[in-house]
Amino acid sequence: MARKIGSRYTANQILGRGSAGTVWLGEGPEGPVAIKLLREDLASDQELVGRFVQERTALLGLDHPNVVSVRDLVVDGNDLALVMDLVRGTDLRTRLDRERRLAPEAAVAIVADVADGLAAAHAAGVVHRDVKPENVLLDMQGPLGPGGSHPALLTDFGVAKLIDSPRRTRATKIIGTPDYLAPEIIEGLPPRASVDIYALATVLYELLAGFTPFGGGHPGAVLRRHVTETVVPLPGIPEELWQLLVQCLAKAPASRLRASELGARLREQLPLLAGMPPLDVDEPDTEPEEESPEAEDPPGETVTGARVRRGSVPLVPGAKPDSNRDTHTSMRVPGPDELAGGARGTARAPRTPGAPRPGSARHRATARRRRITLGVAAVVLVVAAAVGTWAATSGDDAGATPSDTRNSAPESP
Ligand SMILES: Nc1ncnc2c1ncn2[C@@H]1O[C@H](COP(=O)(O)OP(=O)(O)OP(=O)(O)O)[C@@H](O)[C@H]1O
Repeated sequence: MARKIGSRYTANQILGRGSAGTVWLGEGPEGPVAIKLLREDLASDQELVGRFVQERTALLGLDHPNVVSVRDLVVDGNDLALVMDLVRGTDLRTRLDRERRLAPEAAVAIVADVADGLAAAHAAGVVHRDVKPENVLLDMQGPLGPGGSHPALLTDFGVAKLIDSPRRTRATKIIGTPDYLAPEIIEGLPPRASVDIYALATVLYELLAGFTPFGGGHPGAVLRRHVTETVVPLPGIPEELWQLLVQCLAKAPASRLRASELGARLREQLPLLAGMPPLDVDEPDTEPEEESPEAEDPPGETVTGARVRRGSVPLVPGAKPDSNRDTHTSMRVPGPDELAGGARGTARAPRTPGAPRPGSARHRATARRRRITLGVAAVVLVVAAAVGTWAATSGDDAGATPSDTRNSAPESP
C-alpha cells in the first residue's frame, strides 16, 4: 500500500497514528524517513496550509541531537506532510506502559535530554506546546547513557501550533493534552517557553511516580487541579530532585527554570541517583473511570476527545497501527469562578499525601465504604430504636435481647 507523497517521497508503511495524522515509514532521496501525513480535514484547511508554509523556516531550522529534525514540508494536492528523521526505537509512552515507573537515574537522563532539545528550540524562538511521553522518541540505535537509557528526542515540534489556528480553536478554546497543560494556558495566556518546562516536569513526575501529578478523571477536573492544587510529594525522592520538580511545576511561569538550566541541573544529579531503584509509590488507578459527580462539565462546556486514550506504537516493521488515539483535548476555557471552585467550580482543597485522588478507584472505594458504614449505622439505630420501643411496651414477652435483634438485622449491601 505504498503511496507517493509529493514528487520526492514514498510512504510505505504505517508506523503509528496520532490525533493530527498518520506517521509512515517512508523513503526519500537520501534514504529512509518518517512522514507525518496530516489528517484530511486539516490538510484541506486553507488557513492551516498557509501557517504550514509560514512555519516552514522555523521547523526546518531546528537541528539538535535531541530534536527529531523536520527535513521537508510537502504540500501536494490534498496531502500535507512533514518529512522527519526516522527514529528507530520506541516512544517513551510505550516504555512507561511497559515498566510503569522508571528508576530515577533513567528518568532524569531522559528528561535531561529532552530539556537540552527544548533549550535549542526555545533559543530559536520555537515553543513546543505538547511535551508528553508520546512525543519523546527513544533512539534504540543510539549509545546507552546513564541508567541504561537510549538517547531521547523530542518530536512533533510545531504541530500543536499549526492545529491551534484562531479559526479552528476560537479565542475561547484551548488545545493540548490535559495532564500536561500549564496553568497559564488554562487561564487563557499565550503559551511561552515556560509551558514546555511545566509539561516536561509533569513528564518527569510521571516517569518517577507512574502517574501525572494532576491527572485522573474528567479533563475539566484535570484543568482545575493544574490551577488550584499543589503537587503531592513522592515518597523516597531525593530532596534536590524534588525541589527541581516543585520549581518547574510552579504555577507562576516566571518561577520555573529555563530549559538549559533544567538540563544542566538534572545532569548534576545523575551520579547521586545511580543504582537507585524505582520509587515505591502507591499504584495509580486501574479501574475504568466513571464520571464522578464532582467532575461533571459545567453547563456549556464543549469537550472533544474527553477521555485521554493512551497507547503507543512500537517502531518495528509490521506493527499494528493504534488507530483510536486522541490525546489532544479542545475545550472551553473555564471561567475564573470555575477554576477557583466557586458556584459551579469543582476545585478542591489540596490533597494530603497518601489521600486518594478524587475520581480515582481508591477515592470511589473510600466513598463506597463511607456510604456502607453510614447505611449500617442507620439500620442499627433504627433497629435499636424499634427494639427499645418494643421492649418498653411488651414487658416479659420480650424473647430476644436487643443484641440478638441487632444480629439479625439485614446485611448492608
Ligand atoms: N520521526 C519518527 N520516527 C519514527 N517513528 C515516529 C516518528 N514520529 C512519530 N513516530 C511514531 O508514530 C506514532 C504516532 O506519532 P504522532 O506524532 O502522530 O502521534 P502522537 O504524538 O503519539 O499523538 P498525538 O499526535 O495525538 O499527540 C508515534 O507514537 C511514534 O511511534
